Amino acid sequence: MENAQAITTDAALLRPGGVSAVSVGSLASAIGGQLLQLADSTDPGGVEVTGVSLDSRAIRPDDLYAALPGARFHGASFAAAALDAGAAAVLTDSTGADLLRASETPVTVPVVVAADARAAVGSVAARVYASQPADGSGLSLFAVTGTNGKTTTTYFVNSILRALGETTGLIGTIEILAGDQRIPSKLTTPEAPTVHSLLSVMRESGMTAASMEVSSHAIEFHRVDGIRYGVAGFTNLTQDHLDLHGTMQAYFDVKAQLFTPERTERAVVVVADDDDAWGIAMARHARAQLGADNVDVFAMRGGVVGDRESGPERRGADWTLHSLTRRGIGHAFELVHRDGRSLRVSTGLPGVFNVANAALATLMVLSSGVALEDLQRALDQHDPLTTDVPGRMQLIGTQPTAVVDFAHNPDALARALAAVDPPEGDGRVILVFGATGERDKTKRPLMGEIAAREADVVIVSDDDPHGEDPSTIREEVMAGAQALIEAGGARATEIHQIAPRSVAIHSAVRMAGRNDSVIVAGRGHETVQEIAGVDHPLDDRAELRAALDEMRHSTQEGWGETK
Ligand SMILES: CC(=O)N[C@H]1[C@@H](OP(=O)(O)OP(=O)(O)OC[C@H]2O[C@@H](n3ccc(=O)[nH]c3=O)[C@H](O)[C@@H]2O)O[C@H](CO)[C@@H](O)[C@@H]1O[C@H](C)C(=O)N[C@@H](C)C(=O)N[C@H](CCC(=O)O)C(=O)O
Ligand SMILES: Nc1ncnc2c1ncn2[C@@H]1O[C@H](COP(=O)(O)OP(=O)(O)OP(=O)(O)O)[C@@H](O)[C@H]1O
Repeated sequence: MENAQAITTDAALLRPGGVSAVSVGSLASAIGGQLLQLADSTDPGGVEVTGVSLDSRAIRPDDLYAALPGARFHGASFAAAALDAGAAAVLTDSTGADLLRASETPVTVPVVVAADARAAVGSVAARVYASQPADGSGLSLFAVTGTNGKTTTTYFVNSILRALGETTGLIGTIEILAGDQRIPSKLTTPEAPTVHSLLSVMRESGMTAASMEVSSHAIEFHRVDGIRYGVAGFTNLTQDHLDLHGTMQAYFDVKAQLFTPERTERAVVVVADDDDAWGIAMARHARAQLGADNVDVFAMRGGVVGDRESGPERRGADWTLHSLTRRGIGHAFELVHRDGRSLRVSTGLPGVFNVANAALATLMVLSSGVALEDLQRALDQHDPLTTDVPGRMQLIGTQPTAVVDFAHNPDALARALAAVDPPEGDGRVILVFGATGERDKTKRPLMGEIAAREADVVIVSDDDPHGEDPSTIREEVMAGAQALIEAGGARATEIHQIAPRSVAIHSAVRMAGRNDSVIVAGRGHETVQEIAGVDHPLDDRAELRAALDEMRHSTQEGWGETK
């Protein structure tokens, strides 16, 4: 996105300028915490802070250091480093307080002890950074959650808002745009102190609206506590992150917390079809929590969200999809409300799932209070839903169609493969993908099975193996593919195991004919591959482009045309 330059590479270091100091005493009473002074001092409650961080390495002078329990360490073990860096106070839990008492370095600053310190950080950061002032001068805030489609939908919302003349910020998996800063992301949703400080930086720099992705990790780990969104959107729920949540119901329950009055004023929920149990459940939940008039339910097909006769909270879909047609590699369509209002929309991104993402973004902006006529004019004049989303169904070349996509779970992979399938008899689908190490292992055979069912040529390669043996991961993916072949349900006629990934990409291109589609899935915009703790440079888009260039030079005219 234009006009933004990176000055820092760490969003946690970006702070608003005009912060008013807040006393530790007022913070302690706001969160019902106990104020301790472990070493001598006269007025611990009167000590003031001007920032918050839960990482000792990002502490600035006069920050409050939130020393939280983690999976590996207790943050209290880093209190001495935080104090060295200038922390003026510490927020922790009772375990942390014990660690501080036992610490060799005396803790000379006030300590606030909260029963659940992580849950207190959001509201503390909201107060310190005044991220959503009570006078309503804050940003118009949009949140997108769901298993797949968050990044794409936030880019779409951002693009529509810009077409409407808003100055916008963005927080998500790929990058953070705040003021004149463009910062590569480390997490889909940053930690609470960073989120609140970013919102204030955006407001200070004159931004009027921001869209952000909210992952289930973010809700579970209280990263968006203390924020109330104007509009929250739900894309879908399919298998992912079961390593964290355990069951799909638990995963749903975490996402559902976003659709409550504490966290959002209004909501838009996508329901794929009448069998989309999670979408229907989220629509009902949002209507029950926020009131049916504050929720727009969009049904891609069908529209049985509830029984129309049994009261407004259980009525059918509010918006339905009409006149869906292909437009280039994307689609044009109409969104029609029960009351007859309608919007003409089109997107240049391939895949029917991008119709859902485009519809969700459009309805989220409408739900924020923009007049329908103004929205229609912006859609018609600026074509905002044809924006590039880095590594999301990104078209790298034509003849063969060459696409890089971020699909890294079963549902996304199936949909991405369907989106690049050439018309019957016209060409083959050649897939390069792998599975991530140290994450939800149950996905591996499932993704292998989907690959063998939906692609003609399957090349199993590496994703980010992290600390796992890459060949073991590949074998687990291959096992799913082989099982389907043995069961007789496979479309694939060739299955290869090729590593490293760059070689797999070049091999895929060499196998392709002019009318085939090559899709490299799973890593999207990523530019490094982590193997055993070492980051190796690897950009699927650059590799695919290079492979196409190589083939173009050695074959006939028109082959390997890149975008
Ligand atoms: C599972 C998870 O989310 N873990 C997060 C958690 O780590 P942790 O509990 O293991 O922390 P720890 O390493 O034990 O350290 C404990 C505390 O000491 C602090 N510390 C640690 C070292 C030090 O020198 N100084 C210091 O202050 C840490 O900041 C932390 O607060 O707290 C850390 C600090 O806030 C996060 O960076 C870390 O996210 C890790 C990096 C992560 O990869 N998270 C992923 C799984 C995640 O959140 N993903 C979702 C999206 C998923 C998706 O949709 O695909 C996301 O929103 O990005
Ligand atoms: N609405 C959708 N339904 C199913 N699959 C989708 C949808 N939108 C995108 N996808 C697929 O999921 C991949 C990831 O898309 P996107 O980055 O927009 O989602 P995300 O929710 O931000 O994912 P992540 O949290 O993993 O970053 C895409 O590359 C595409 O293959």
